Amino acid sequence: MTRKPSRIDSLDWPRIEADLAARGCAVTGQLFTPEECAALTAMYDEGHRFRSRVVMQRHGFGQGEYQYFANPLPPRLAAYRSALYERLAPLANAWAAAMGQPADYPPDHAAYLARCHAAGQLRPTPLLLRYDEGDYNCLHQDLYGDLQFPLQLTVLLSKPGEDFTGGEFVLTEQRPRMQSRAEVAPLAQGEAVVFAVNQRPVAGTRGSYRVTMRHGVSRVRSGRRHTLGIIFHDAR
Ligand SMILES: O=C(O)CCC(=O)C(=O)O
Ligand SMILES: [Fe+2]
Repeated sequence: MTRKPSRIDSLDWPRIEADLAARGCAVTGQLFTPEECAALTAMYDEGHRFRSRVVMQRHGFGQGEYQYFANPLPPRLAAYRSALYERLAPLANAWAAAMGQPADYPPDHAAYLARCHAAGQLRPTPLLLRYDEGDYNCLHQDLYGDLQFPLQLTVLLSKPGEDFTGGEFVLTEQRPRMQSRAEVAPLAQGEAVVFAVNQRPVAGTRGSYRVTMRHGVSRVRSGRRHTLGIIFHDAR
């Protein structure tokens, strides 16, 4: 058993939850040390760790590439994924209830993964992404099957301003009968953004309504940018 990463408990969760309620996204403060970021970045070139590699340009997803980790996940990453799930599951249930969906995300990540596997979503989804100068990631959603945990994280592994410039994490929010809104999440190295995978509830004057979110990355203007994506549902 890998120990629960204690850094997760020291994050300012009341502020993170308030930001998520207000905007559907929140920056976390430092989650990974520069050493952990370097170790994860170095894994990108260790092909045996991954189940597949995607060249974004070939699919019209943007420009740049990413790789999905194979099982078993690196132990620290698996520990972070499960501990973050446990922290976010109550919030996921509150969102589901507000959107009139079954609020039955189990408290334990292993139980949720078992549900994904029973539904044929068997492949692990944590991924490393690599962007060089000129690369970008089109606005998208990481759905991967019928079962979706409603929140995910992206961790910035590189040092902005030093390793790369540009390459900002962008979110859009599509509101019913209104124009879409954009938000940029400025991240420091080792910091993550937590955000809505698909829909989230917004409190309105007559009950809550749903907005649809998409995320992407603006063009990297110079250097190389690496990120780690942590998605809690597995993929079909
Ligand atoms: O590189 C980024 O900042 C975004 C990565 C992404 O799309 C994800 O983590 O799902
Ligand atoms: Fe994504």
